[in-house]
Amino acid sequence: MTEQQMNNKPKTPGTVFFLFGATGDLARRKLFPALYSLYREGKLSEDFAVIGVARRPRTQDEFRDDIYQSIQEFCRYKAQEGEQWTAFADHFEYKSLDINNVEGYHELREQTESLEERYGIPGNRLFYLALAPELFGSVSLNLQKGGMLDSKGWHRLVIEKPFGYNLESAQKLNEELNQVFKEEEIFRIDHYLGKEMVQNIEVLRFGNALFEPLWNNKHIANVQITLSETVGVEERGGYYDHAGALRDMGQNHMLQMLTMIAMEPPSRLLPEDIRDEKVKVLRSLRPYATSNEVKNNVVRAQYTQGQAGGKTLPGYREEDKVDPASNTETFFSAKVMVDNFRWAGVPFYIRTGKRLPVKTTEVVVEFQNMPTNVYLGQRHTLEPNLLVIRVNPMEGIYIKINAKKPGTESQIEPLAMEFCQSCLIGINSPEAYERLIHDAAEGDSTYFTRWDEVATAWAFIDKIARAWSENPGDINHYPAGTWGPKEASDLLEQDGFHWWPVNGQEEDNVIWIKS
Ligand SMILES: NC(=O)C1=CN([C@@H]2O[C@H](COP(=O)(O)OP(=O)(O)OC[C@H]3O[C@@H](n4cnc5c(N)ncnc54)[C@H](OP(=O)(O)O)[C@@H]3O)[C@@H](O)[C@H]2O)C=CC1
Ligand SMILES: O=C1O[C@H](COP(=O)(O)O)[C@@H](O)[C@H](O)[C@H]1O
Repeated sequence: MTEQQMNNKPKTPGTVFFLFGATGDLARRKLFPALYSLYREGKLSEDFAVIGVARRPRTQDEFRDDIYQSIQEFCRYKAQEGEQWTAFADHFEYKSLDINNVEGYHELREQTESLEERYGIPGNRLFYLALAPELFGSVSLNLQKGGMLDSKGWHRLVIEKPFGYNLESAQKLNEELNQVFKEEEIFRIDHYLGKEMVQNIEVLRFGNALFEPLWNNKHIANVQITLSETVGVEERGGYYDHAGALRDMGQNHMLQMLTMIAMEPPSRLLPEDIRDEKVKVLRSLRPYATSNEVKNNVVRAQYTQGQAGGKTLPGYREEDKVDPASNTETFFSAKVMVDNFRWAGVPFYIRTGKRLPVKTTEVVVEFQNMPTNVYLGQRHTLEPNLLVIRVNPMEGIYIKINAKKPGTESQIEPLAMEFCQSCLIGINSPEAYERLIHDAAEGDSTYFTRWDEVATAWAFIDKIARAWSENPGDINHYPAGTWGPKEASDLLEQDGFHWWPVNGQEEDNVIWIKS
């Protein structure tokens, strides 16, 4: 969905949104701001209500104050005190409830019905679980037992990641959810699918005769996907130390981005057609058959103390709530092969890590060299053409080509033509969570992961995790503030490639033509 499509989107139907985990980090940083932006842009119908659920006590005023603070700090619109704010905040109520207490759901039901009556909401209920994953199954069962699914309208469950810890636990969770909700009522969040430029991959590919004919192993040499973060584990050490980069980013965001790059054009732009094509890519991933194959194709590493911006950054083992002897990876990089007709022989290199030099998400598509270099006699090497899709924090694309240096006889130089969408005045791209909450309320599951995608992704990831668990101490290290271990570069160098510089580290031998 492009920004224009998002702007053209209708208002959501009358809905009660339940935010389970309303006092948590995700609600504060992402969910309240997303609801406010939707409201400010007129994309929420007037007949909406939000009930925040968590255990700790909060008066309605305290809860609304929390929301106000969250919006001031994290939203792309600032809350304006006065009538407009009061009109928005009035839609929010809080319910203190331990999700394991079934009795409490009967009270929640009464509160809900009274809000539905007040706003004329026809019984549509959207349950957003911003909770620790081990609570997902109980909430869904208790919603049923507590009569929360007896209303006349639709009922949808929006589930945060991680969806399971491995294939087995994901299957168990899915079975629990399926006792209550049908697959079409379950919206599994992968917030990368809500990002403007991830959704734009589809348009770039299927809307441009310039790219799609070249989008295959005859013309593309390799694809590089980088999701780098400068932050460490922050307050999430307890969760992260159990998950690691492979499960936290690999199983979901990285593989989902890979599917968007590699999928076949769907016959129609309908959710099931798109998701059918994505799952075919996941099924085509070449599994690593042995631990040795994992070792040769996947690199894991953990950050140690390092320097960035004149500051000393702690090593991972010194972080809060992290085991001081932890071998959890904070970085991984892999060479992934997609064994189908389109991609046979084209390596997809993926890497992600915390405490890397820049925050960026970028896809680099490196095209093959020209069949012969007619300029070789004049001692010119030709750089490969690149298409670079910048997902965040900058949004846009650039294309790197070779061109004649003006005014010279035959000198050739690389030229990058850049379209920086996020630099354009007036563009204030919606946050991923805005699109996803809006889509879920509309029942559009295109950018949510279907069960077979989740299961197939876990089957691929489990092989890596299992091989690693055989030798937990066999992990590389990198100083915080660097690009990970040398082994991550070796992965490409052994194939004759290298990581292209990403956002913020533009090549200086290239002439940049910027939008
Ligand atoms: N934070 C982030 O950036 C991201 C988070 N996620 C996912 O979102 C989910 C939530 O994460 P996050 O917000 O960081 O977690 P937090 O630990 O910050 O928040 C957890 C929330 O759950 C509530 N809670 C815990 N136990 C119960 C219970 N028994 N009954 C009712 N409420 C309960 C807590 O409130 P109280 O203590 O008051 O009960 C709190 O509101 C997780 O699945 C996480 O993996 C995904 C991507 C990014
Ligand atoms: O899902 C997650 O994503 C964030 C990174 O998201 P971004 O939108 O800021 O790129 C990551 O920090 C976190 O560990 C992970 O759980």
